[in-house]
Amino acid sequence: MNVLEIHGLTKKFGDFIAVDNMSLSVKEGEIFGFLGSNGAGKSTTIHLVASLLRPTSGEIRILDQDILKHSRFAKMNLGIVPQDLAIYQDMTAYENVKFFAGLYGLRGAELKDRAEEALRFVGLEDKAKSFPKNFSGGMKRRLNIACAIAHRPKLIIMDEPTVGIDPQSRNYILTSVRKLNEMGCTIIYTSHYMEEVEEICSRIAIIDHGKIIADGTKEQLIATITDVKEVRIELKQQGEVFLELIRTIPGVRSLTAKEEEIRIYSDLSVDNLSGILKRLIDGGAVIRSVEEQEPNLETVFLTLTGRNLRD
Ligand SMILES: Nc1ncnc2c1ncn2[C@@H]1O[C@H](COP(=O)(O)OP(=O)(O)OP(=O)(O)O)[C@@H](O)[C@H]1O
Repeated sequence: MNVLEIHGLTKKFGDFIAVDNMSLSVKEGEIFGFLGSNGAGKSTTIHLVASLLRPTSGEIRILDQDILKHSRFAKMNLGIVPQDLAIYQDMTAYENVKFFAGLYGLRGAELKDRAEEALRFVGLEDKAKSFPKNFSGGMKRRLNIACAIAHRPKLIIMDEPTVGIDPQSRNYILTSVRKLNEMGCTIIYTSHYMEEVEEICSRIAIIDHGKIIADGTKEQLIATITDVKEVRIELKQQGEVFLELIRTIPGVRSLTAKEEEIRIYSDLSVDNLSGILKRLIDGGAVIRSVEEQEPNLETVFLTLTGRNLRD
């Protein structure tokens, strides 16, 4: 069964098309990754599914019900973890969860039990009586998740839940996503971190300029890459200053530098490695290592868009 179906969805802001005739379906039990660079249209799509924005055109169905015609049904079955934290600083963690669960109609003992359950789930039961203003970024994110899941929705959408948090909280959140999924929730997980999406998602859609440009398992997406290779060169110096030297070498499609590493994406059919290395050495670079990489989702993104995911 499809938990979410989107048909021909378009959202315009004035003349600007943020979501462009998008269609997609998410099946029950999936952890569905929504991968795209900043501004690709991920948050706008989520806001449309959450009925926080009205589509310019198109249809969205949750568990086969049109969300505009059956808004209460849609709300009860959907949990949204927004990118911007939606928690009240002047209410305790427990009061926050109770407040949001109350919005979905939970009352009395059920409301208390579910709020406690949600706090336990994100590991904040000891902090139930504390105020979020004293929480770390990661704890605030976990509270945000508790607020979204207490009403036990069938579909949970998480909008970049790991941005700007420490690695420990990040791992905690990724583990929670898996646990929620094992408990029967379907998850849509948006991110511009390729590694996270690769790690947890059973199916991935790549979104660019408001359109889905590829959709499949990680293996299916990578199998579409037949014409690009990636080489990583580690230098003794910062890589950035050497990029211009090699940008015009035949076959080079794209380059990035991070600290002392340069990543080069080239046409598979062009043998240009010796030329690249010579140009770098002549330019004063001291090379520590050269390594050819297996294709990954980043290579898929680059091949489809001509850009890097993090540009
Ligand atoms: N209310 C708005 N009015 C005008 N333009 C908007 C509005 N909301 C979003 N946009 C534009 O729509 C595009 C898509 O934005 P969106 O936030 O959906 O991207 P995103 O993929 O979620 O990126 P990010 O990871 O940065 O949140 C951007 O170019 C953004 O500037």
